[in-house]
Amino acid sequence: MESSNVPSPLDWGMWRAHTHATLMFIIKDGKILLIEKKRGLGAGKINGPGGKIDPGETPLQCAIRETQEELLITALGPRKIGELHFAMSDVPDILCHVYVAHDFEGVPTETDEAKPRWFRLEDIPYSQMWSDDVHWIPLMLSDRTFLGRFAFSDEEVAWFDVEEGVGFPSEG
Ligand SMILES: Nc1ncnc2c1[nH]c(=O)n2[C@H]1C[C@H](O)[C@@H](COP(=O)(O)OP(=O)(O)OP(=O)(O)O)O1
Repeated sequence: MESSNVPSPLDWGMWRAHTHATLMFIIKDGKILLIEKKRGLGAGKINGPGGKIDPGETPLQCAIRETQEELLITALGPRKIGELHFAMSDVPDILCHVYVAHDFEGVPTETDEAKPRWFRLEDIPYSQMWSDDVHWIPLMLSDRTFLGRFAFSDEEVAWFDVEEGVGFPSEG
């Protein structure tokens, strides 16, 4: 477990997410498909495609739909690799399900929501991403499951811990 060296500012046992969301990472041929997010929360940052879960939708359905809407591609064989709990200071708290796929159908295409960007795995642009990403993306690249908890102050991580080897239900 990697974590801050200070006590958590909140009781995670009592924590409940206001918003449920997803991220989808396509990793293929030594590269990762990311987006330049053009609008909404995190606009201007580099991230994976993803977004909020619609009513009646499973997290997996959401991750596939958001990737189709943002990049006009369909992820093939996605599997859940992580879960991120974000206690935010300025927007409602978010629980984010993270998926990885190693293939896709279609051609990654810019939309009004996102511009596709391929990066070599050794060149991931952490300085242009959410400040939590550097704490769990390396685990994802090593194919290790994780549960990350992050307390933000504005856009910066004020406290975190990341647990490895977490099990998830097969669809989840
Ligand atoms: N801290 C952090 N690190 C990495 N990724 C994220 C965060 N916070 C986040 O919210 N995210 C991710 C989770 C989601 O994929 C997006 C936020 O979803 P959003 O763009 O608001 O959802 P949409 O449904 O696409 O938005 P609208 O349609 O409502 O505009 O960022």
